[in-house]
Amino acid sequence: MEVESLAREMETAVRVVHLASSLCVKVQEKLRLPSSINGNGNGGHVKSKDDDSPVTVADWGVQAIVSWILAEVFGTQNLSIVAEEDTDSLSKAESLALLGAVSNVVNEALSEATKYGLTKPDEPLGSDDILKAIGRCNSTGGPKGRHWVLDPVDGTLGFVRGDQYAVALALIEDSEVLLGVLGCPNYPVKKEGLSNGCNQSGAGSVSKGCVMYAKRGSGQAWMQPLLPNGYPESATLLKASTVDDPVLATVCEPVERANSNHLFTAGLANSMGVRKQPMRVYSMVKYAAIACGDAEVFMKFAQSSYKEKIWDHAAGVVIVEEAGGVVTDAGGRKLNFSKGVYLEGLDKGIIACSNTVLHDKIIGAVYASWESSSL
Ligand SMILES: Nc1ncnc2c1ncn2[C@@H]1O[C@H](COP(=O)(O)OS(=O)(=O)O)[C@@H](OP(=O)(O)O)[C@H]1O
Ligand SMILES: [Mg+2]
Ligand SMILES: [Mg+2]
Ligand SMILES: [Mg+2]
Repeated sequence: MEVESLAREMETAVRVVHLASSLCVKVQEKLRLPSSINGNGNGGHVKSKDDDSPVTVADWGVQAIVSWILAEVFGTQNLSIVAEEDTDSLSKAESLALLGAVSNVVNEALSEATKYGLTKPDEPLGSDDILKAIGRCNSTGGPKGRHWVLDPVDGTLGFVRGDQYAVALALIEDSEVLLGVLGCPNYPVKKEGLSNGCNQSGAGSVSKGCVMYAKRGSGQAWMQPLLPNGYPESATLLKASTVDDPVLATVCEPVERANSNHLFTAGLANSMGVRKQPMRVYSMVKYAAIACGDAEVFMKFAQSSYKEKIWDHAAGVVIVEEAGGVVTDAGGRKLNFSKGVYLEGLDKGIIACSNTVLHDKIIGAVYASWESSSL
């Protein structure tokens, strides 16, 4: 499928994800300071949402800057942003300190916007501007038109624990994910990968942090290094692994048992002869690992009562597919991004593979394993 240029959209999305990733790096450093244990020292601020999942200053901060930049570049008329966070707890009277902390990180990040080729505000944003920017991302998407989809911090648990997380931004048009950008600030990238493609093996040194991106139909997915202070000059092409023998495959899955059925995936892997231990890693970094050839399979089987959200998958799906991989549900069907906030009609779980041969083998094995695991 050929997609219209979308050059401005892609450039804006990649640049704002770099900027957002730099915000996250700073907040995560603060969170790791000893005075931040319990989450409230040094502006780290970790809160619990109604479902007990964590949300931090970085989640709100990233949502605010992405929303503000998209509105600056594309205007607010017809701007639809579907994103994870809302302003409910931030706008409460008792949340003044929290809102102040969000405001600080947002304005600190936006003051650096020109280093990323983005416009910065004439004056620091006030609390109302920030609440407005976060609150604007309340679209529920749908089958028609253009929708930006944002997970400001995916894998917030990993983020809080000083581990892997991702900033994920995608553009959906008429139900199709056209662009995907993933900021992975803690992802280890082989140095030789930065000049020759990150799926090359060898004993080279490792640097930390990258931004990956892809445009639907281009047949290309790209990676840039995350620099501490600005936008990089170069990008390298990503290629998913060609390994199609499960015996040699690396399988990734969520860290938390509550988020995916580890017992089921272990049984499935065993039945297929997978030998390596599963790579358990937080966030959409699992899609990133497949896109750059560090892993071959990502499987997630959430509880049947859980409904997957589009912002947890959109960016990762297009990047994996353009790098040569395949992403479907367990029935082999494409994920459906047309039904609003949720991936409706998902059969059992999500299976992302680095190539079609391996994908076919896994899909073939899922049903047999599912039947026997339910006996
Ligand atoms: N019960 C349940 N089942 C399945 N999935 C859930 C569940 N609850 C939350 N979530 C979503 O999982 C997102 C984190 O996924 P991960 O793959 O990073 O999971 S894990 O933390 O490694 O276990 C996480 O994304 P973030 O909230 O952006 O971190 C959630 O959207
Ligand atoms: Mg998420
Ligand atoms: Mg999130
Ligand atoms: Mg969350």
